[in-house]
Amino acid sequence: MLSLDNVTVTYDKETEPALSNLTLTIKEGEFVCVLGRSGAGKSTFIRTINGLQTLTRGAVHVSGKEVCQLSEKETRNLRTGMGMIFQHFYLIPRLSVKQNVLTGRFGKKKAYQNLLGLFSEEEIKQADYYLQEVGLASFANRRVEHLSGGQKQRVGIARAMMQEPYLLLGDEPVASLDPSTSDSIFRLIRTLHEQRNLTTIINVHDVDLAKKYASRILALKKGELIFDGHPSELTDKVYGLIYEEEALDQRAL
Ligand SMILES: Nc1ncnc2c1ncn2[C@@H]1O[C@H](COP(=O)(O)OP(=O)(O)OP(=O)(O)O)[C@@H](O)[C@H]1O
Repeated sequence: MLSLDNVTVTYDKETEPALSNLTLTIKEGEFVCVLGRSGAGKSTFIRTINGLQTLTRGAVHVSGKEVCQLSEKETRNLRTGMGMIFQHFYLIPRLSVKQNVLTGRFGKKKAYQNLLGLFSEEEIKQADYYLQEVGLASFANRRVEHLSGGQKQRVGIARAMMQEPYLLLGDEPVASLDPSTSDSIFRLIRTLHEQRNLTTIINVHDVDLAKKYASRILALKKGELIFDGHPSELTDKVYGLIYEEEALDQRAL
């Protein structure tokens, strides 16, 4: 489904690479969680996959195509099939829940249709269906600004599903949520993943969530891949390795 071949990303010649010689393959249907301290390179990793990141060296292939070699139109098509969920949701506050979910279709429509908010009956039915799936059917006409963080993320997930994605990418989607809401969001993502064999890659700080829901865990440290394995292989020793400097920092406080 996707592979990174010796990927290095350096933002600034003066600093260490944000990603260093990353080589890995992710197969269709995997549920991957990416761990690492703040600044380890997790967001950069996601951006190399969706084509938002220029590579310093190496190559990323998604569905057999080299991401950085695509034309503008091909890049747009590639991204249309990638559902994204974010820490800060990126919803449109003045629009209703359902209107926000419908914006997930924008990549598949013509600009004037988007401007006029023209959606087919089929698309509206689909939005209702996904709202039901994320448990927000009764909130369809509410303005999103009146929702809780967990509800906003459910809207974000329904919007991503409207893209009928072949790949779901999450950049810290539960970083602003409390532990119990975070768990329910991960449970929802896991259910959608299982129903569709949807390849899923999520950056997360919470190791317990990664161990509970992922089928594979990657850990980055200063841009290097220091762990790639099954959640059961993530021992205390590995955990210490991923976060050791953080522990030292905290002791120093
Ligand atoms: N646009 C940028 N310009 C310059 N440096 C950047 C840029 N984006 C990220 N970096 C640097 O690259 C490194 C990796 O950042 P990245 O955001 O990928 O880490 P992260 O693991 O996602 O961090 P966090 O968990 O805090 O979101 C960091 O040292 C960061 O300061």
